[in-house]
Amino acid sequence: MPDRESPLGGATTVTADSGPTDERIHRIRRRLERLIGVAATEGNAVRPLRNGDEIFAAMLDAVAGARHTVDMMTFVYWRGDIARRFAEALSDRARAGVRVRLLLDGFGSRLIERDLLDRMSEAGVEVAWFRKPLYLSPLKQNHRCHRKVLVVDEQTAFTGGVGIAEEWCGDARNSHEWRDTHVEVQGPAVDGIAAAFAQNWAECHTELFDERDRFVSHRPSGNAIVQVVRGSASFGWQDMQTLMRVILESAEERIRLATAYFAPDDYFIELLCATARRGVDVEILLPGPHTDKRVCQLAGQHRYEALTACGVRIHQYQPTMMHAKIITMDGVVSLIGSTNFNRRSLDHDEEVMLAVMDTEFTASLDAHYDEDLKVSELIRPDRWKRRSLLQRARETAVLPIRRYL
Ligand SMILES: O=P(O)(O)OC[C@H](O)CO
Repeated sequence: MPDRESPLGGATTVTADSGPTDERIHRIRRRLERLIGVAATEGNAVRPLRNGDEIFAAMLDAVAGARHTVDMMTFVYWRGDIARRFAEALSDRARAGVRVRLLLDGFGSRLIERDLLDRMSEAGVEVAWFRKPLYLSPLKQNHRCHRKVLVVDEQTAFTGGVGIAEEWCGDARNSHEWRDTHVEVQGPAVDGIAAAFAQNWAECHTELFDERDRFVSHRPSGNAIVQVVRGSASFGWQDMQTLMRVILESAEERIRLATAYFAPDDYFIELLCATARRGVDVEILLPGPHTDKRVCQLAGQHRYEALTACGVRIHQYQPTMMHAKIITMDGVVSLIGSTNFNRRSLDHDEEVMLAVMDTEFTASLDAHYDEDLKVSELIRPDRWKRRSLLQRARETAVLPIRRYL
């Protein structure tokens, strides 16, 4: 069988020896490429990182090893020892002559300590703010930069769910250590993640690139096929919605979704229901007793009855805040990045999500999901129907603002 042509991304290697999984991956890849118009790339190494202990160690290690450039973008930059450690690591590299750029969302990072900003600027870190609310029209204020990106020397990139704050430290051992997942990427997909940074940086800073950008070519680093999908702060249908739709509509056996904030619109509720009704095993993992945004949780809980009636299983994570943003499909494709399953991520904000078409990576995320389920509680439809009037009233009370959640 000859290689198949991928007009956007070169040839996909589907050979006579390729099995049904490769065929499947090829079909999904081509759907995503033609419907989103962004090439997937081959030859990527992808490493899942679970919880702050792994995530922050890998990110700080990469920063410490930077020789040319560091680009970092985050929605949340709050407080705590980890906030200081990142500021010190970035400052250290800037003092060593590395070009260090830090892009902070004007709303999400408003709690950053002033002296950290001063120290970073003095060291030569270029700090820019994405849409500081005070200076904006209300319409623009609603569209935030929710992407979490770190790119080091144009060759190693990170994205996923974490913000820079003490809440994310540790290993989800108790309610002070949030559960989250990030991914480290090497290979050609780094370009897409770097472009997500560049797009937002261009809005906030006069210089987009300079002589320190080497525009390196990527060598194959692993076996994963990765498409990088950017969601834009805009109005109307977005690529991020197409990505979710393609994955849900392509599922044949199983969808596993984990998200910090679950408050999608009617369209995506119906799509989840339709997916379950056609026999796909659909599981959703959400925060339980520990959530930092109860309004969001209530908006999601308002949908539990409809979803469970279609056969969707909903689990609430017990030990701490569940903050990961992950979907796995049929053991072959994973989505990982900054996108929550809510209107804010799907309709309003700048997001970045990787579609990782790789069985090994997906198996790792599924194994993490299995472990998470062990410490989660399944919502029992009959019991949920008997929830209190107060709970029902609270769910109804948040409905008027659900489009902003
Ligand atoms: O928006 P996320 O998913 O990055 O989570 C950060 C929260 O907004 C913190 O309250």
